[in-house]
Amino acid sequence: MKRGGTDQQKRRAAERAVTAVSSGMVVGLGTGSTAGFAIDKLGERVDDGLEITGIATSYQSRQRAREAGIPLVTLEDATPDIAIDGADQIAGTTLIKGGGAAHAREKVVDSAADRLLIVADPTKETETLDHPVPVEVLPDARPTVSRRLGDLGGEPTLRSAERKDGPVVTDNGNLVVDCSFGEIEEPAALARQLSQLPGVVEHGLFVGLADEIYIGTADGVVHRTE
Ligand SMILES: O=C[C@H](O)[C@H](O)[C@H](O)COP(=O)(O)O
Repeated sequence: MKRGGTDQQKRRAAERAVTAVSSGMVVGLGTGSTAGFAIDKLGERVDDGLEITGIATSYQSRQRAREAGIPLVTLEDATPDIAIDGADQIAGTTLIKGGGAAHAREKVVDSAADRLLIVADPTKETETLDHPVPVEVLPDARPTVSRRLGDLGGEPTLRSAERKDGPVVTDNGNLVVDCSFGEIEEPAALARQLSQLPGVVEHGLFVGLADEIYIGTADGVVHRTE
């Protein structure tokens, strides 16, 4: 998966964020191309003696962590001290996530972590959020949720798979509706409304969760705290 900025920008952000990880930590491992670079770097540090365990947020991050040699546990075993994850759009510290349909498990792991570090390239930062919000829905609830999203002023589109006919199915066996709301003026209020819809498993608005933002640029990293 590769979108927006360059791999160099993404890698810079990811590798800087990884410096916040120390031995003994349980680390939430985000999903996507930028978080993937963080997993790779953590793997290198594990090879050099860093003692950590990871908690994956998706099939993709679990596979990448295995390849990188990071020992994995689940939320049944441990609570993350820190999580490193990507984002599709960032305004301040409010995020839209779920471009890879992983936002439900990401939100569970990211919100359980003491610190959430977001890594991204500069194309992700905007003044206000206007990216379509990914909404994971129970398959049977897709028609009713889509109608309710329309009632809230959204324009819902069922996400289609790229390399097969039919919809994207998440790691949890659900569907994803991408819902455009234009410019989102009150993300916290919209997040509450989306969470209340029966059949919605999770949505991609992350409000009040990110503690630090790392943006990789052509010549360095911009680091912001909330
Ligand atoms: O579902 C996917 C995740 O929320 C990703 O963290 C997000 O889509 C950003 O991915 P990338 O770093 O590939 O742009």
